[in-house]
Amino acid sequence: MTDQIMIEGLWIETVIGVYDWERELRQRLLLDLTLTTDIRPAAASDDLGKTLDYKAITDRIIAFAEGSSHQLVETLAEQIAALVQKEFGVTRLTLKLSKPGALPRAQNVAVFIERGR
Ligand SMILES: Nc1nc2c(c(=O)[nH]1)N=C([C@H](O)[C@@H](O)CO)CN2
Repeated sequence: MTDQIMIEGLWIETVIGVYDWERELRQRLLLDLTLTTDIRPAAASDDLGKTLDYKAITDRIIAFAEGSSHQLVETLAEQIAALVQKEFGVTRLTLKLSKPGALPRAQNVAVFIERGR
């Protein structure tokens, strides 16, 4: 199966970081998510109930991530991936979580993970 639904550049504002000053503010993260799924049943029926609802998934990720308070981007990335797999029945996904403000001399830092079969 090679069909994918993508959510790109989703911004999240949350407490994230290892340093004391980072625990006292919210920083912007950017999320890119690729969900492998068969889109044919939805395409044939024009029925949202037969596909992954990217709005529902996005709302859930925002609620979870903006209520979280982790030190490492690795931890948040892994937890978002697990949540999407468990709650939305996604078997395979890739996830890139960027922290653009992390390094003064770099445009971006990110973790990229691939989960599932
Ligand atoms: N592999 C990681 N390295 C670092 C992280 C991280 O989440 N994963 N975080 C920090 C700090 O919080 C940094 O973002 C502050 O600029 C340092 N290294």
